[in-house]
Amino acid sequence: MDPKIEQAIELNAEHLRRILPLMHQHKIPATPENYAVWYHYVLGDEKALSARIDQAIAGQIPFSGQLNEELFALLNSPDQHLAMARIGEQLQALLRETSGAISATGERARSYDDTLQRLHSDLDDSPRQAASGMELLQAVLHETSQMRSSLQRMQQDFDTKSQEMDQLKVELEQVRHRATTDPLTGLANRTAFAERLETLIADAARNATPLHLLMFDIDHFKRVNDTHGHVIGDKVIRFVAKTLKEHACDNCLAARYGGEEFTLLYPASSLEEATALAEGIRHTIREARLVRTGSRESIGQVTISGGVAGYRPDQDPTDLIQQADEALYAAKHGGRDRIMVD
Ligand SMILES: Nc1nc2c(ncn2[C@@H]2O[C@H](COP(=O)(O)OP(=O)(O)OP(=O)(O)O)[C@@H](O)[C@H]2O)c(=O)[nH]1
Repeated sequence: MDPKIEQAIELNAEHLRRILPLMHQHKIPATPENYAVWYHYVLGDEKALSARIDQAIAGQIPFSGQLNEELFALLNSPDQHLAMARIGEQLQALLRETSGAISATGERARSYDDTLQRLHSDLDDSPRQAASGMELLQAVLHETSQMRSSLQRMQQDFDTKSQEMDQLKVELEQVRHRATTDPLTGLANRTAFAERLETLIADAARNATPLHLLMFDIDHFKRVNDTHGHVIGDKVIRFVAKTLKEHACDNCLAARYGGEEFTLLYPASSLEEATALAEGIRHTIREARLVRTGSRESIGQVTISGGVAGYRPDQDPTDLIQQADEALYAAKHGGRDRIMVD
C-alpha cells in the first residue's frame, strides 16, 4: 500500500480505537462537535470537560443534545477544535472509501483465483471433458483483463485519495500550528507549554532524569506601555521572546505563558546549566539598547526577573509551575533584574 495512506490509517486508527467505542457506548451522534469533545476527553487535555463527562457517566446522565452542546462549549477554543474535527472527519471518510476500494479489489482477486482453481481442477478431473485449449485461454485472458482494469481503477483511486490526504495533512498542520503558537511572538503558547510539560514530567519520572522549568517576567512592563505605548510594548515582548528562542537549546521549549510572562522547559539539565541559561537570557536582555525605529529614541533599559525550579519526584505539573512561580516572586521582591532558584 502507498506508505502515505498506510501512515494516515495508523494515525487515524490510533484515535478511532479509543474515541469511537466511547461515543458508541454513550450513544453520542458522530457530529464534528461531538467528535471534538470526545477527542479531547480521550486526550485528557481539557480538565473541565473531562470532569463534566466523568460526572455525567458516574451519575448515568444521558448524553442529550443539550448536554453535548454544553460539553462542546467547555472546549477552550471551539472554532479551532471544530476545524480540526472536520478535517479528522474528512480523513475518516477518505479512509472508509479507500478501504472500500481495497475490499472491492480483494473480491475481484478472489474471483480470479476461484476461476483459475476451477479451470485447473476441470483439467485434472476429466481432461477429455475439459474445455478446449482455446476456450481455456480465452477464459484466463478475460479474467486477467478484468483483474488488470480493476487494479488500474484502484491505482487511480489511490492516487486521487493520496493527493486529497496530502492536502488535508497540510490543513491539519496549519490548524495545529495556530492552536499551539502564540501569534505575537511565534513562541509556543500556553496550551503547547502545558502539553510539553506533562510529557516531560512523565519522561523525567519514568527515566529518573532531571528537568528544569525557567519562568521569566518583564520588569515594570506597565511603565513601558505607559511611557511608549502598546505598539512599543509589543515590540519589547517580541524582543524578549527572540532572546529566549536564541538561547534555548534544541530540546528546550520556550513559551509565552501570559502577557509579559515566559517559560522555558529545559530537560536533562543540571541546576547549574539551567541557572546559567536563565542568567544568560537576563544578561542579554539587560545589555540590549532598544531604540524606536525611525526616531532612534531610546526605550530605556529593559530587564527581566526569573525563577528556576527543578523537578522533584512525584511532583505534578502544577507543583513545578508553582515552585518556579515562587522563585520568580522572590526575584521580583528581591529587587527585580535577577534570577532566583527554588
Ligand atoms: N503591549 C502589551 N502589553 C501587555 C500585553 N499583555 C500584557 N500587557 C501589559 O503588561 C502589564 C503587566 O503589568 P503588571 O502585571 O502590573 O506588572 P509590571 O508592570 O510588569 O511590574 P512587575 O511585574 O511587578 O515588575 C500590564 O500593563 C498589561 O497591560 C501585550 O500583549 N502587549
